[in-house]
Amino acid sequence: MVRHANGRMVDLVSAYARPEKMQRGGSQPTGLEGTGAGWEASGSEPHRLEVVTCSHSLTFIPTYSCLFACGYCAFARPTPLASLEEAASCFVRGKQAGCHEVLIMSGEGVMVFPRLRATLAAWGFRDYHDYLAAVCRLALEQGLLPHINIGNQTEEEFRRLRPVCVSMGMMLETTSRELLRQPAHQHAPGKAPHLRLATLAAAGRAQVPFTTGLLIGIGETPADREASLEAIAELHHQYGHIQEVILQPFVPHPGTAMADWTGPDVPTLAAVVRLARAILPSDVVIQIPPNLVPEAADRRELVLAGARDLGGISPEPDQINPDAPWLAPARYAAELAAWGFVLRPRLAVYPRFQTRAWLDTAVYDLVRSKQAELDALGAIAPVPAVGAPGFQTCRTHTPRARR
Ligand SMILES: O=c1nc2n(C[C@H](O)[C@H](O)[C@H](O)CO)c3cc(O)ccc3cc-2c(=O)[nH]1
Ligand SMILES: C[C@H]1O[C@@H](n2cnc3c(N)ncnc32)[C@H](O)[C@@H]1O
Ligand code: MET
Ligand code: SF4
Repeated sequence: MVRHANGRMVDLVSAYARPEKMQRGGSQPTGLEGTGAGWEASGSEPHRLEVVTCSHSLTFIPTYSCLFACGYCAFARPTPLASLEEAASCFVRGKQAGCHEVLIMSGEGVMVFPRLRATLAAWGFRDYHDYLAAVCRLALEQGLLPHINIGNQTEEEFRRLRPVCVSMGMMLETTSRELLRQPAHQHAPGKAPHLRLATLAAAGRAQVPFTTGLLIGIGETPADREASLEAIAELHHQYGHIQEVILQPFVPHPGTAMADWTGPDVPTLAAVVRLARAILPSDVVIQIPPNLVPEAADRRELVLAGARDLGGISPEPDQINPDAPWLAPARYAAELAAWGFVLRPRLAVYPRFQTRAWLDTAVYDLVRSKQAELDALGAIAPVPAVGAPGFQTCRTHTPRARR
């Protein structure tokens, strides 16, 4: 918890704008609670299998243009706005491939680019959010649930998109102000911790089921990681909106300012997972993107440390780390089975947020019917061998002796 000496909550946003006001208190160990349960017959006594989840997802990029230049980012480049026709064909592809989610992700500051503003006007949109709402409606028409990550947003912007998506996200990255003077964020003022924290709070006020996380290995210290996790825990205590926290290992990319840095090692990542599990409330799930951890033995260590979600798994390349392919979900299911876990598909909005309080009426029914479909399918059938069915044909099954 982040508290003043007098016990009152610190205003996190201003604390990070004026760090001398910041004071940290103790953390909250919570153990390794899972997100749900699978059941398997073992003799006469069924025992609980821990559940790991993933989302069958496809990514749509409105534009790669970005006002900022994070030292690690190979995504940002000046591109025009994708048309609604391109969006529609992406969503048809996603539906055919069996996706449930579309991740809509772009650079920041879209309205600052004159060319993009002119395009929006020519297409009859008032602004970028007007366009995004139209894109989301096309996704919903195909039965895909939008998850939006376009960086910083205001409460009003969150409220505008809330009726047409099921969740949104934005990585906190880190609460380190020091990194604003280092390669990671020296040309990315949008990554100032007080702005990121203000966005997380705005999402909370707008009651948006939210995904955030830390980027690991960009120059932050162990103390920075602890402070970042405590800030997320504090925001969740206030608003209850954090569904998951991504612990994303930095991957160096040629042509970026941090090209000659190395990514974090596995013991470091495992330590961060354990730290996150100790600091975050037990209802916040820890996500590790498995394509950024290429060795199965390393993935095992992270799951045993407390990671319980694999994030979006896509039939198409990862837009942030295109050289890091995913395995078929059936193969992750097989390795997890060997470690005593079942892999279940999930939606972009976690079950406990599938209520009328957290979801707009316009998306509530679709979410509930898709969740019922997933529940009926059960877990993802493990297929161990190379040559496991690809994403498109991956089957699901119901584990033995389920309730
Ligand atoms: O494929 C990716 N998905 C990313 N996702 C998507 C994520 O795996 C899923 O969309 C969410 O778990 C919702 O299901 C993000 C979502 C956020 O809200 C914030 C950051 C990310 C980052 C990535 C990413 O780098 N690559
Ligand atoms: C969408 C999210 O992707 C992450 N991101 C951006 N570049 C990289 C990289 N080189 N390695 C790992 N993660 C990255 C950031 O955390 C951003 O918020
Ligand atoms: N530009 C946004 C951010 O850094 C969205 C994801 S990065 C491509 O948060
Ligand atoms: S990580 Fe996001 S904010 Fe940073 S340069 Fe890339 S697109 Fe822009």
